[in-house]
Amino acid sequence: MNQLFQVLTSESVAELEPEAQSQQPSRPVVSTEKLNVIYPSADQPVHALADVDLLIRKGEFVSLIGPSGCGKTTLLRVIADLEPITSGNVLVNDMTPSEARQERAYGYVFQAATLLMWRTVLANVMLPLVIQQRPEQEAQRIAREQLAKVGLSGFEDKYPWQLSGGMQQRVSIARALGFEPKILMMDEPFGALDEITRNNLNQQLQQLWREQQRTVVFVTHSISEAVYLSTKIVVMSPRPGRIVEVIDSPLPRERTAAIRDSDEFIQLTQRVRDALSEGHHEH
Ligand SMILES: Nc1ncnc2c1ncn2[C@@H]1O[C@H](COP(=O)(O)OP(=O)(O)OP(=O)(O)O)[C@@H](O)[C@H]1O
Repeated sequence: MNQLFQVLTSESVAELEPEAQSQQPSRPVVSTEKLNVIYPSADQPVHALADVDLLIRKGEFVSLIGPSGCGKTTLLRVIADLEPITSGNVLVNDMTPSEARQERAYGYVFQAATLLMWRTVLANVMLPLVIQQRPEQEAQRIAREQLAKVGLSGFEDKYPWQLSGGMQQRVSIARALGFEPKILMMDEPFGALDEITRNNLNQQLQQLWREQQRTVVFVTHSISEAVYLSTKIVVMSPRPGRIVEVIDSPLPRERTAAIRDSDEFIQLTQRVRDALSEGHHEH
């Protein structure tokens, strides 16, 4: 829980710059070089990540996809300074992950909505702001604004247990966005939800991302979710997790529901599927 609080309170209050209008590629937010993570273990050490080189630029929506146990969560945790590395380099906004955490760079949304059941929805969203010692009124205003953005106005006084799983995840997203984090880390946030709810939330998240131009790192098992949401899809191999392919999406920034039926979408889905099976075969 402590770690979670640290993450929740380490989100940035910095204003986001408006999107650069130039054709220049935006600046790197995350870069890793020959990153290795080996978990010590009583019998055999677990080589979770092997020589991972990754570049994430400002405003990108990056999905990490790969088979179970390939190190997606480990990579997310390394970037967020929740996991030490064994060798290699990681930079976040030209800082170490630890320095970036002190600068409140991260917001985190987990698979299970980590809400406090005895606090109202509003109090849950306010909590990290209160811990950050923002004045009560300001915290309340921000929390209400964020809840409105995820379509939950009117639910402020409910308790999490009175909401559906999808609504709880929207509260988690509102809480993570309250600090305007520079990077939003999402670890299978919709993995436990039914497909219809998941598609709905994907659409809302896509719209939110377009409006806010935030950098998102998103872990998923779902090819269609990755294709629908991402500007960049990072395909990983079975353990030890390596990057098999980085696919820059040719889809437009605005993704309508109908885009799922387009030829481009179907071709991209196939390309991700091929890269995943290539990772398996190489193994
Ligand atoms: N704290 C730990 N100690 C030892 N081994 C670990 C630890 N955390 C993860 N692992 C192992 O490292 C590997 C990568 O785990 P990780 O959770 O990053 O994979 P993942 O791709 O996110 O998996 P999933 O898709 O199933 O959530 C797995 O084999 C896992 O068992």
